[in-house]
Amino acid sequence: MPNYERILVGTAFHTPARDRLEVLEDHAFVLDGAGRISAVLPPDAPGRAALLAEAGAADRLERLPPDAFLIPGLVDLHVHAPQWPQLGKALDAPLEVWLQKYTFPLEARFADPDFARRVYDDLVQTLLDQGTTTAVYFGSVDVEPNLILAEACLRHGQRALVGKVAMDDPAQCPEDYRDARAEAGIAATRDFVLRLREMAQDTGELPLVLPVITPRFIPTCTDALLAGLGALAEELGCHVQTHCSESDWEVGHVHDRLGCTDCAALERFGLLREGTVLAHSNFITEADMGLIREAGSAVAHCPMSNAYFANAVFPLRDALERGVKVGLGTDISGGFSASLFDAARHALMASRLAAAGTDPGLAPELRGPGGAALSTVETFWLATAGGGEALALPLGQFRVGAPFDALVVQANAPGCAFRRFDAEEPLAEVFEKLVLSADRGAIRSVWVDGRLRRGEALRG
Ligand SMILES: O=c1[nH]c(=O)c2nc[nH]c2[nH]1
Repeated sequence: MPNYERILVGTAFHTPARDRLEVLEDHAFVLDGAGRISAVLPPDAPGRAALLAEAGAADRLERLPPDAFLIPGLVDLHVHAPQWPQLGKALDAPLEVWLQKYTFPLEARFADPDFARRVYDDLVQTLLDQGTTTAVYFGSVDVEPNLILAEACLRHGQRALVGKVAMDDPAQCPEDYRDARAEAGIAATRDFVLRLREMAQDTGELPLVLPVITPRFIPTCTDALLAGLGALAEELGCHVQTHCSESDWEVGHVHDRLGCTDCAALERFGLLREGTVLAHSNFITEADMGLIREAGSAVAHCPMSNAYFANAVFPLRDALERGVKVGLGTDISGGFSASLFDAARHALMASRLAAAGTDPGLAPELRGPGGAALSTVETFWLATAGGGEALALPLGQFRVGAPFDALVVQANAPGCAFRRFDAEEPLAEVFEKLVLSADRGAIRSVWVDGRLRRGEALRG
C-alpha cells in the first residue's frame, strides 16, 4: 500500500486528453507528505478497504459529501496583478489608450509597498476562492512589489508564476514608469529571478512560486531589451511570458518596426521557448503556429479581453489542430471577470460564434468559416490540463506523481446555479452542468500542493 499523509474519497472529473472526460467514481486519492498524488484507487482496488479504515482511525481520511465532486484546480495563464483595482473600468477605450491613460499610471502606484501589500493580499485570496490554484502573473516594473506578490502567493498557498514587467522604450512608456535602459531592465529582471528563487526554495521539488521573464510586449521594449531577456531566459532556465499579435494596432506596430510578425521577432530574440506563454496571439499566421509548436511555447487564450481589444477572434480550432499548446487566461483587467470558469465559458461562446458566423444576412452555409466549436469537455481541458501543458508542468489532471491541486465543487449550494435534483442523472451530464454553471458559491474547498488552502475540511 502507498505511503500516505491524507486520503480523499469521492467522485472526480478530469480530462487526461483534450477530448476525453474521465469520471473517477468513488475513487480514493492518496496524498503523500509532499502533497503529491501517490495513488488513485478505484472502489475494487485490493487492500483499499483496510487502508481507508486505518486512515479513518488515524484521522487522515476525508470523504466528499453527497453531490460534491473533485476537479483539478483551475490554471489561469494570464493575470495582470496590479490591474486588480481597475477590474471592469474603461474597457471601451482601445488598447493603446487604455494602457497610457489608465493602466500605466495605476501600475506605477505599486512602488508603494503598503498599497502593493493591500491589493495583492486581496487578489490572491480572491483568485483562490474562485478556484484558481495556479496563476501566471504579470507584476509591475519595480522589483519590490513583485516580491510582495510572490510572498502573498506563498503565504496563502497559491501556485504561481510571477514576472517583473520589463519595458524600456521611451516612445511607448511613460517617463516615470519604465526601466531606465535595456541594461537596467535586464539587471533588474535577473535580480528579481534570483531573489524570488531564494524566497521560494524550501517548498519541495516543484516550488510553489516560480519566476517568469516578462517583456511586456514588443511595442514597449527596445530590441536590446528583448534580446537581453531572451539570453537571460536561456541562462537562468526560466519561463517567459509576453503579449503577442493582439490587435490591429499592435500587429501593425511590430510589422512597421521589425518587418515581421510578433512570433518571428520573438523567435529571433530567443524568447520562444518551452514554457513561453504568449497572451492573445489572435493574428498569428500558419507559419507563426509552426514556430510556436516547434519551440514548445503556448498561447494564453483570453476571450474576454479579446472581445474588447482584439478586433478579431483567436483561431482556436486551427491552433489546436496544428498542435499548438493552448490554455486560458482571464487577463485581469483587460478581462472583466476574475473567474477562470467565466473565461472558459467565453472561450466556448467565442468558438461557437466563430464557427457559425455572425451575419444573419448570409445563408447558413456561407455565414461561418466552418470548423468545429469547442465541446464542453475541451473547454474544461483548456481551463485545467491545457494550462498545465502550456506551462510544461504536471498540473491540471489527477495523475500519480503530480501535485494535488484540486477543488471540491458542491451541487445545490445555496444561491448557486449548479443544481442536481436527480441522483440517477448520468455523471457525464453532471459534469457538463458543472462546467457551464458552477461559480464561486459552489466551490467548497480549494487544495494546492496537497494542502487545504481555502474552505472547509471534510469528515472521514
Ligand atoms: O490586455 C492587455 N493588457 C495589458 O496590460 C497589456 N500590455 C500590453 N498589451 C496588453 N494587453
